[in-house]
Amino acid sequence: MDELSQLKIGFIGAGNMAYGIAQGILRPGDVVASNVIVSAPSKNNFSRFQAMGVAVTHSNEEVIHSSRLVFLAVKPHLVPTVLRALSEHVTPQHIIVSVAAGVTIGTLEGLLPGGSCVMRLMPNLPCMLQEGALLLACGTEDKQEVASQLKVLLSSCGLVEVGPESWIDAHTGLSGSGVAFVYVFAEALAEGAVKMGMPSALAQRFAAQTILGAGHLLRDGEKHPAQLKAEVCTPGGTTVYGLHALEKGGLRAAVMGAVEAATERARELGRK
Ligand SMILES: NC(=O)C1=CN([C@@H]2O[C@H](COP(=O)(O)OP(=O)(O)OC[C@H]3O[C@@H](n4cnc5c(N)ncnc54)[C@H](OP(=O)(O)O)[C@@H]3O)[C@@H](O)[C@H]2O)C=CC1
Ligand SMILES: O=C(O)[C@@H]1CCC=N1
Repeated sequence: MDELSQLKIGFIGAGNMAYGIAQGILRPGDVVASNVIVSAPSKNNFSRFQAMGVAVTHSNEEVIHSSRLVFLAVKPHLVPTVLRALSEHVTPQHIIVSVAAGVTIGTLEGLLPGGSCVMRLMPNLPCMLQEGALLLACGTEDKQEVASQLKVLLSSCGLVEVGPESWIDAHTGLSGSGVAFVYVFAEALAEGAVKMGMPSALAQRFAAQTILGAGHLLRDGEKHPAQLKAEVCTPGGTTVYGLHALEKGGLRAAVMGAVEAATERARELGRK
């Protein structure tokens, strides 16, 4: 892959995930915004890319012709139509990275010329703040070196790991969709405090800070969540009473079920 300052990067699709990755990649300043181009059928999402200095176009073909590294960031059901239309313009020099949930490397390869370099990335929205959780799968051994280079580029989006494609759907449930599960928890945490008399706006700020602080302690320390939880619990104190209520409400089973359901849905999308 080229030096980051020379690397031409394209996004097909200008939605939330393309924007998140573009923000993450551009933030450190190594990638040059004028080397980045994004395409979408409407202008609806262009202004936030233009504000970063990224070029915009309605032509997916132009993105392919202008870029070495191309992120495919359209909804999964659009992937076959979009790739079939672009196939004749894709060369072995391109690196095509799809973020579409469920769509397998095999399916992507089947839509592109033989010898195309295709990978899958499952990112999540906090990429835009360099706090994403990203899993990259390259499918075959011969793409490992490119995957390592991509890992360096994407590290500005957050924690990046390279792993087998068989983990991607679970990571979609855990981290791609997991962001939304955490927001539900945040909302419920704040509403609990509102029920007990705290103003809503303040409760939301404290809920966000509580999740952020707990997340930092968990990520940056060496401790298992069960150990951290034990450190918050005073025998006969408030926390253990709250935890008992969570257990009665089936929180753990509900969260495990949510990750499982999202993973299964990703698998189902891949079979379509
Ligand atoms: N959102 C998330 O948190 C995550 C999403 N993903 C994956 O990312 C992908 C994109 O999702 P997301 O960004 O949320 O979706 P959005 O709906 O926000 O964006 C989709 C984009 O695709 C564009 N588009 C539609 N048709 C075409 C086409 N024919 N050619 C080029 N662009 C087209 C849309 O254009 P227009 O701007 O004109 O509407 C829009 O810009 C999905 O496959 C999803 O599975 C993965 C991980 C997390
Ligand atoms: O809901 C979805 O299908 C996408 C994939 C992961 C997050 N959003």
